[in-house]
Order: sequence, then structure tokens, then C-alpha cells
Amino acid sequence: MDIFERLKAAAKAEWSSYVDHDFVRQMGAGTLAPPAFQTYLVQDYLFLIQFARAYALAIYKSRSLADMRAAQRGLSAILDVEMDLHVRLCGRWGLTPAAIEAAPEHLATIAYTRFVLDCGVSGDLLDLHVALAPCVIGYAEIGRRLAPDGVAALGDHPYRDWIGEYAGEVYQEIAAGARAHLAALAARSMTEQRFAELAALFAKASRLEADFWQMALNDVAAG
Ligand SMILES: Cc1ncc(CO)c(N)n1
Repeated sequence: MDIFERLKAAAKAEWSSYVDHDFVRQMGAGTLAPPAFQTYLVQDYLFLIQFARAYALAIYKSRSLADMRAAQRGLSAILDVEMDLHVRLCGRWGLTPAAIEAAPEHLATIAYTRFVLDCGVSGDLLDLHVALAPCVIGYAEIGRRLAPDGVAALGDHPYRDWIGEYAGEVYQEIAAGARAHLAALAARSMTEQRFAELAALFAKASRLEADFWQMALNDVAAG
């Protein structure tokens, strides 16, 4: 069992509140209300700006070039891969990057991103990567789950672009790389006494992921 499996097992309830969230189920079923998806994607764009800062912080907190390169891959996954999806989809709704960046951040966006940044500022590189893990590895798991028969089988699914992005090979490899790096980092610097502390960080980040989905559902319910 690698460190990621151990963290997931230690935070079972929080993890499933995230990956089995209603938002995810509705998206998979194609029944998710488009305004909820739009709210989510605009907030996610703002979220990714802060997560790019968190990966930049991981470069700063690295003592070896190998750790720096791992963090750089996370940063480039956001800047060169994920952001393209967000810009493309928001563009279809007539939203420019400038308009999205001018949108106010929801509290759920602020809570999650600043929590992760604080883990990095107050802790070490392992704390920071554990706080980042639910994000990158979780979306790969969700993507695979929503496209069990592969991206091609999605047909004209209303959320095929989103699902295809996270189920696709490029993102799956990014997540596998992040998972392998986390395992190497833990093998090098984790003590057993520290595991409970790391599991608490992981559980909190997973809960903040669930709150992020919920924020988009609540926003639409509130009109
Ligand atoms: C909220 C959230 N979690 C994870 C990811 C994956 O990068 C994302 N784009 N947004």
C-alpha cells in the first residue's frame, strides 16, 4: 500500500464525500444543471490560479532538483493543460479570461486554496504535497470513474470535455507522476509518528474538495 492508499484509507469518509459527491454523480449522469457547472468552472479557474502559486511554493520549498522538477510538472499541468480546458469552455459561454479573473472568489474557493497554501508556508514539502494530493490524484480517479469505458465511449455526453480531460491519458499520467513523487517523498522523510498529522491534512483537503462541489450546487439553488 503506498502512502496515497494509506491516506485514503485513514480518511475514508472525507474521501468518499469528495469523489462520490452529488455534483460528481449528476455530472456523470449528465443531469447536472448547466449553471452549476458554469459556477463551478469559473470558481475552478480562480482556484487554479492559487494552486499554481502552491506548486510554485513547492519549488521554493524543494531542496533537490528532482523535487523542483516534480513541482514544476504540477505547475505546468495547471498552466499548460488544465487552464486550456477552462478557457475553452468559458469561451463558449462568452467569458474571457479577464472576465473570469474579475469574478469574486466564493468562500469555499478561498477556504480550500488558502488552506493548502498555509500548509506549505507553515509546514515542509511533504505537508504541502499531502495537502495537494486530493486535488490532482482525486480528479484522475473521478475522471476514470465517469468514463469507465474510455473517453471515446462518452459519445455526446453533455460533460464530455470535462470528463475526457480528466479521464484522458495526459491527465492520468500527471496524476500517476504526482502519486509516485508523493510515495518517494514519504519514503524519504515520513516517520510513523507523523502519519496521523498528515492524514488529518489529507482529510481536511478532501472535505474542502467536497465543499467546493457543494458550493456550486448551493449557488444555483440560491438562484
Ligand atoms: C477544486 C479542484 N480540485 C482538483 C482539481 C484538479 O486539478 C481542480 N481543477 N479543481
